[in-house]
Amino acid sequence: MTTPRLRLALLQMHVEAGNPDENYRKLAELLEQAVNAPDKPDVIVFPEMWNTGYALDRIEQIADINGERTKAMLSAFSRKHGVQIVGGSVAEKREDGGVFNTIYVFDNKGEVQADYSKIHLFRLMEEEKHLSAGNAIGTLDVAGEKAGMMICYDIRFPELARKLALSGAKVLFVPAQWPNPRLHHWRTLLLARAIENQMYVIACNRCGTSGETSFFGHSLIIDPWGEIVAEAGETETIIRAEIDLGLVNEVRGRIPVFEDRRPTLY
Ligand SMILES: NC(=O)CCC(=O)C(=O)O
Repeated sequence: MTTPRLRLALLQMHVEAGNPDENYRKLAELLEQAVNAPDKPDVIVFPEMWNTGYALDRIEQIADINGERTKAMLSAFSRKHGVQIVGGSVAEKREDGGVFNTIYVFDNKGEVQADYSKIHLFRLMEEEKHLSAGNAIGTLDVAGEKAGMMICYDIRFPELARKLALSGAKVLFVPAQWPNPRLHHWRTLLLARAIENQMYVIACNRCGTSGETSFFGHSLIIDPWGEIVAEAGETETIIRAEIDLGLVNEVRGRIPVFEDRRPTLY
């Protein structure tokens, strides 16, 4: 029996803090490169807050109002090229109040299939002073299987990944703007989420520098056994891989963690 395979492209990009026009231009350029390749992807993933970066002191002015600009651009692209998009995250200003750090997912016909707003705000980067937290977990469908979403700091909360896995997710998408000097945390936490939940982890970080803060890239595709399928370096790049979703059940069968859990004791 054949199992669903998925070709992925992760756009590890530099983000110009406070310059949405430049970031939409750059993303459009990278999207064209992603699809104009022999191994055209089924799913494309971007980093966190790629439209504005962490220009939080001006976020109210520059965030995308109700995500309209982002949705118009990504919906047209996914429809034209027949690709699914896990649209990183964008700063989204809601007309009814608040700026959220939101992922929009587009199916390969240009429809918004799902969204998720970051639920854990990262105090070290003062998110809690400028952003509102989402209040719901986020799932989507990829190639007929369930997947979950987490944004950057969310990966420090294993309960969330476990909840998504228990709800049936076999893949976890993680857009991020994870800076130096915490490369060790980034790689270790992503590997742990993949191994403990026996799921694919698809993590797209930004690269480059904004003010004093530098971002190391190292976007990762990790399989459910914890093997690294692809890892970027520190510069702007597109990483690609084809994954076999059937491996999730195989690994879960080999070490039946989900059957061996003792949730009545912890
Ligand atoms: N943008 C973020 O959520 C950064 C999270 C981070 O750097 C961390 O160490 O956690």
